[in-house]
Amino acid sequence: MTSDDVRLIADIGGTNARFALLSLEQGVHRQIVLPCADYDEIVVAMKAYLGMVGDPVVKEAAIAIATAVVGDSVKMTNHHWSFSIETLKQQMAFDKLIVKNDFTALAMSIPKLSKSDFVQVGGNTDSQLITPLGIVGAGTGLGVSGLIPYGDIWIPLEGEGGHSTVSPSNEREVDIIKVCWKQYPHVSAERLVSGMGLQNLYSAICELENVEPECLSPREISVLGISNANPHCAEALDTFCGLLGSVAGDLALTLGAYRGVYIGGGIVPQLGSYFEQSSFRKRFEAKGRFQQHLAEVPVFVINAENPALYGIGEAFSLS
Ligand SMILES: Nc1ncnc2c1ncn2[C@@H]1O[C@H](COP(=O)(O)OP(=O)(O)OP(=O)(O)O)[C@@H](O)[C@H]1O
Repeated sequence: MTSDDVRLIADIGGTNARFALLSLEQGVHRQIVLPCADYDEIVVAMKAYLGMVGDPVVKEAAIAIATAVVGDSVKMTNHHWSFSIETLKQQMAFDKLIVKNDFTALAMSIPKLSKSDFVQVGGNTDSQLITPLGIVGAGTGLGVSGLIPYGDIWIPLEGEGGHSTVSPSNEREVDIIKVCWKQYPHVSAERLVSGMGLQNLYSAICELENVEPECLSPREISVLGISNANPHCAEALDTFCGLLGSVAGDLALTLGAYRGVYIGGGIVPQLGSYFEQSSFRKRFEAKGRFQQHLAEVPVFVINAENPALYGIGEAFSLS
């Protein structure tokens, strides 16, 4: 790459397609977020973005996308876009096109961010342990990844942990999951810990309370929950935070991520101090004989804007 070269980078979620340019001189710049729903195909959104930033000559690109990337064919989990990597590369006349899972990219961003990009929620940071880091985040879906230390570098994991089976921690959650089973034979963590998850939780709670649910967006549920203006939204939001705590604690135990678990995605950073006071931390630690152990593990909410763009840029040096 020379100082004049410009690369295209993107973080494509089920709702938002975030684009930017990457160059040696300017780093990540010209960030624009486009609604996926406004474009029929990813190639149209990519061309629209490049048009918005003056159609620079771009020969290399790296895309982080919310799905499993296995082979040439990519199909998003929570949006209708699908494409062949090779065909997209030809359509865009790129010499190189890298495609990675979006939470792998988010994981790669962690070492590039600064302290001020994180808000700590419990645990302590005195530990000198060298352990993996966990990364989990709720947005349109639920993404999960990890960073494994290997000498001086970090190796990011590429998995689909959001689709692991959700586990209830109390009788109310058992009742909620029983309601969800009527709709989904497999209730994954993503079905309850995501934007759609807030809606599923709210509907299930209304059904259990014999109340007709209103048609509310995830944002409306969280706003009504935080202000306590609607008790069913308040319960849905607190259950969401508790279940996210369970998932994050499971991730810490599974990876041995004792140096920290990082929380990304579009929802939690918008909950502010509510999240710190929610059931999240209690449930993160509620792991029976490992409770004391988890009490030490710090959790960090990632507050940086579009952090996965900084991570996907790293893919050029790894490929
Ligand atoms: N304040 C909020 N409270 C609750 N949900 C919200 C809030 N703001 C946005 N959301 C929900 O978050 C989701 C979008 O999150 P995000 O920006 O992480 O999307 P994305 O990157 O497109 O998703 P993903 O990567 O998970 O596919 C939508 O479901 C939206 O309704």
